[in-house]
Amino acid sequence: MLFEISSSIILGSIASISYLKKSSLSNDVDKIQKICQHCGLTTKEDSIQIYRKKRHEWGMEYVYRIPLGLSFADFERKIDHIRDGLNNKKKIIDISELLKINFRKNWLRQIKEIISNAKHLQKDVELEYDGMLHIKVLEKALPINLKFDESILGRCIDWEIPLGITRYGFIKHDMERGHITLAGATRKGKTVFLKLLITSLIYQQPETVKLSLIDLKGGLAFTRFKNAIQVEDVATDLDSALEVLKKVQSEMEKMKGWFDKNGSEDIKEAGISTRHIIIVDEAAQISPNIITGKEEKEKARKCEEALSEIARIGAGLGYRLVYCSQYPTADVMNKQIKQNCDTVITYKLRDAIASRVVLDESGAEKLPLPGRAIYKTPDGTQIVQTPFITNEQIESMIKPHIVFKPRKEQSYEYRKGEKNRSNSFIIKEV
Ligand SMILES: Nc1ncnc2c1ncn2[C@@H]1O[C@H](COP(=O)(O)OP(=O)(O)OP(=O)(O)O)[C@@H](O)[C@H]1O
Repeated sequence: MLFEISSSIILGSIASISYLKKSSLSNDVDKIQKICQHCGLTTKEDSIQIYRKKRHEWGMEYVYRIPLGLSFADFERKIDHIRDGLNNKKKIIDISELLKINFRKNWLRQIKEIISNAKHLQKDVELEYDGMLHIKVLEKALPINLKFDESILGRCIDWEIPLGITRYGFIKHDMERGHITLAGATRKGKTVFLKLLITSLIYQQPETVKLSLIDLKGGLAFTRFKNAIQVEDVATDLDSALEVLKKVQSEMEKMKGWFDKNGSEDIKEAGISTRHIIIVDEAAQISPNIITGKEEKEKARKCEEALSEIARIGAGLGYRLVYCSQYPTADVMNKQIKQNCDTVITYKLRDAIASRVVLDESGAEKLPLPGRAIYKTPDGTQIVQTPFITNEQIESMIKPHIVFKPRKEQSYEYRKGEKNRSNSFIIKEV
């Protein structure tokens, strides 16, 4: 009985939503026309004329003829007016989501989730020009929470890692692109993303990935990974960070010498499949502009020098830097490092100033939820909901790669006057 009532309600809702959706489609053409009239995107004699429209999986594409006398730049300047005008609307629930409801499971919770998703649905707008003005209205809602599922790794090949869902669908990032800047205010998803990145690489490239993890936020985020065979070093303070970075620097020098001798231009040409990923979480902690005290400052300066070198020449030698910051200011974000990071991933930032430091534009301060990020590469900028991976998922995926190994951090402590116990092993229950 309850099942019958609820399914009738749902089918009724689907029918009315479907009606709303249809009427909203024809409305958007009129709305765009009106918005353009009201915000000065017309000339005395002419206004934009619809040429054709096309439905895509991600939404609608409207193609317009621009009135003579106006430019594409005029429309780009008014993109906020178009976006806000189109969002001045009734809420739309994604029908395909309703059809996915599994009535054998907790259907009430599923409906609640769909309604909550609908609250966050905002149409987005993108503009393109090829002699005609293309207004792309992206209607697909971004999920407010994307649970990680091992199967999404099946959609990644070689050095790709899953990045999440955009309004266009699933996207991934190819680590072969080079270095990454990762930013985000506290509790917005940076650490979860780093754990996802490390787990994906260990799982996908167990034989060929090497990782150096520098965690200056207290040292707990990477604990799970420190006994993975792929993890070369874990550093948790300025001294150990410097040690690790010097080691990478000297390996890089050797590699460079080998390339010169063998006439190879880069790692691909040399036919070497290993990639070394260096992750620095909370770069501010080793920034010479932030650190005080003469001696510490000097160590920080050396760290920065090593990081700049990795950023400058490392990519061709197979080194990939992931440079993270919670409070990106011009002081922390060393220019050379920033310039050499082609990819920026940022979660919500404190304000527009921080956004401009990281992205060269504002926007990251407006990201609404944990896990929602801006992904910027030379190919463009996208908003993405990144997957949430749990510690249990991480543990089960990296378990086959956990080994008993000498604790490397021990060696950093000898300099503090302790006895050298370099052959001792730490045996841990796994
Ligand atoms: N991709 C995600 N999807 C949904 N929720 C997320 C996601 N990532 C993080 N969160 C939520 O935000 C919380 C904080 O995330 P995380 O530990 O990654 O923060 P952080 O940005 O690294 O913060 P801090 O720099 O202070 O450590 C998580 O415990 C989780 O509840």
